[in-house]
Amino acid sequence: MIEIAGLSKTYGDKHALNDVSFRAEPGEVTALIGPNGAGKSTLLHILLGLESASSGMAAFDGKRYSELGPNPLMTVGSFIDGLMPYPSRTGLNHLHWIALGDGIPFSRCDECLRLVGLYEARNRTYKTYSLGMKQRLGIAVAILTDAPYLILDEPLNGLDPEGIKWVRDFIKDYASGHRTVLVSSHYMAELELVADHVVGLSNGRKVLDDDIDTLLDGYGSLEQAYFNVVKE
Ligand SMILES: Nc1ncnc2c1ncn2[C@@H]1O[C@H](COP(=O)(O)OP(=O)(O)OP(=O)(O)O)[C@@H](O)[C@H]1O
Repeated sequence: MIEIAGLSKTYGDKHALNDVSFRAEPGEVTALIGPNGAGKSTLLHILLGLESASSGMAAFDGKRYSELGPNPLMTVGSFIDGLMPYPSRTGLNHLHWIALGDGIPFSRCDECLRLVGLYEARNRTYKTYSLGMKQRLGIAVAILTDAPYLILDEPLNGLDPEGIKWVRDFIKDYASGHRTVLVSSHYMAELELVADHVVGLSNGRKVLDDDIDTLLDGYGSLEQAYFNVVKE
């Protein structure tokens, strides 16, 4: 289980996160929604140890990312915008480089590239990839260790309809193996099809924390819930 407890983050006098608490359970896809600047990326960065919290805790089964041991990739796979490979590295080389550092067999790199539909393009350099191909490579990295936790920050950006459907089906399948998936996105219609639980942030505060079925009963669609509750 991912537990976010009383999490706050300030930048100067700006409250990026203000006393946010929720849980993401195993076997479920938890969607994190909110307008631009709501605090979603800040929360995911703190969870992944990329930024420190001002107060509160973000943990995986009670352990902060920094407490996950020498090989946190075995516990948490992540897709975070901005963590880019070297432009002149091929997709396959990029995965090999990560695999080498973490004792993952190279055969798993081929497997993941096949899974994300990038195997044919594995020997092309990153700089020649389309936006969607770059997203797919990022997802290949995230699933390399088949970790029990998967954190995805805006994984649908830049994907074509076939890619979006693939990510959707993949996420659902991933969680069905008793793994915990936490995904942020602005694509409400897509999240509605994949999320079990939805947490909404607005101005750094939690304003929504419900099962998708409850939201659909109450608002008819996730988009409507977003406009009624999340968007100020
Ligand atoms: N390093 C930083 N320094 C100062 N302010 C920051 C920093 N990082 C984020 N913020 C601010 O914190 C707030 C939350 O930003 P964050 O990127 O977490 O939002 P978000 O919900 O991910 O937005 P988006 O949907 O646009 O990605 C914003 O007001 C942002 O300007």
